[in-house]
Amino acid sequence: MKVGLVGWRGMVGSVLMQRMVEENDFAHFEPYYFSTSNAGGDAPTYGNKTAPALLNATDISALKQMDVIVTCQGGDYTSEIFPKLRHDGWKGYWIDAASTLRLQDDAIIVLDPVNLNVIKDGLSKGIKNYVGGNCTVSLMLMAVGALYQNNLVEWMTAMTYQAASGAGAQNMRELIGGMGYLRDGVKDLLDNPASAILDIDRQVAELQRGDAFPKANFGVPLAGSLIPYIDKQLDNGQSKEEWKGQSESNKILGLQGQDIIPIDGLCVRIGAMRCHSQALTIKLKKDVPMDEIEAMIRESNDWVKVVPNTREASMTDLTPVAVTGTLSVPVGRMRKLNMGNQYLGAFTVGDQLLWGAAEPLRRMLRLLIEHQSA
Ligand SMILES: NC(=O)C1=CN([C@@H]2O[C@H](COP(=O)(O)OP(=O)(O)OC[C@H]3O[C@@H](n4cnc5c(N)ncnc54)[C@H](OP(=O)(O)O)[C@@H]3O)[C@@H](O)[C@H]2O)C=CC1
Ligand SMILES: N[C@@H](CC(=O)OP(=O)(O)O)C(=O)O
Repeated sequence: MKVGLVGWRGMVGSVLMQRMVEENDFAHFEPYYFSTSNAGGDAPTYGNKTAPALLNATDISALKQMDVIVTCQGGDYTSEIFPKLRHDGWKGYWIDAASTLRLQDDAIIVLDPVNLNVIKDGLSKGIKNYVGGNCTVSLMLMAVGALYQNNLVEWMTAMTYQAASGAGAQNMRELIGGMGYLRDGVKDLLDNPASAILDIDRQVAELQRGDAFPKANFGVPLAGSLIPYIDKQLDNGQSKEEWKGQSESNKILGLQGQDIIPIDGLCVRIGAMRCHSQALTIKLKKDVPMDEIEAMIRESNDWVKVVPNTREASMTDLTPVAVTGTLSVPVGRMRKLNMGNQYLGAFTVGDQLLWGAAEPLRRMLRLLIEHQSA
């Protein structure tokens, strides 16, 4: 099977390559690497597999030779190339990280620990487009998807604490740059134990409000602050990130029309590196005991981890620092809320470059390879 890889050197693509090496995926297909900037250059060697020189990622005739194209190049690339390829009669499989095609009728949002049935159904019906979900949506469903699968959710709110990585590599750099800029700006006062904390605080605020603060990518300071808006503004008052919560979750779960479960909340950018966190309020359809809820979640997939609702466990196991770079999706702070026994509170954390982006694509490619060889 010829697999064309586009966007492999970007942030999401690099994480995807790393995971594919770790899982020995390259043993199962022939890789062809595409580039938008360096066609003809040397291809990388992942999984001990050599590949021909880099192909031009906008060359439709070269792309058409592929059985599968996996792209992490971004939405603009998908919008430009995908329609041309299909228009030219290409019948291969398109696996994509970008949001562009997610809600199209001929595309499936992939998150196989939650919707393997939907994916398998799509493969048997001849669906050719498979798209990774929005990171907060995928991470939320990895954590509490069991409650949806058991038809227990009447509605849910997700209040998010999203990492800089979701905005891109330059934004991660800018966050650290901002932290350093603040620290450097008050170094003398910090080094002096006798200095007044309110002097430090005033100086930090002046630095954050000053023109020299590094904010070219976020537009406003993130270090020592937060940004309560992610993605585009929609006419209904939601941000596009907030809109994805309901639309993508329901599509992943295969729910339509009357069955759609209301999901909404506020999406907020915070100064974490690559882990998104979410505080969930779930209205259950009935009063389910906590031990049953925990068991259901624990057994739902191999990566979710139920963290006891204690101060110590929450502080050590339920943070971006604990989770970053791992496939673990802890969910904790679970308890019934004051509003009543049908109201469940929970907090979950996940690496938005792994389960939030690269991992569902990697696993989709493996499912496709299995499907083709069956
Ligand atoms: N960031 C995220 O959290 C998520 C992103 N996505 C999707 O994935 C897409 C890609 O995101 P992301 O990986 O963050 O994008 P990047 O900006 O890291 O990479 C995209 C492309 O930029 C080019 N590029 C230019 N300069 C560099 C450089 N210095 N280092 C690496 N690549 C460079 C590469 O293309 P080339 O090699 O052809 O020059 C690369 O494939 C997004 O647009 C989005 O659609 C999906 C889920 C989460
Ligand atoms: N919007 C996400 C990252 C992302 O790329 O999402 P999507 O794949 O839905 O465009 C964030 O900013 O954290």
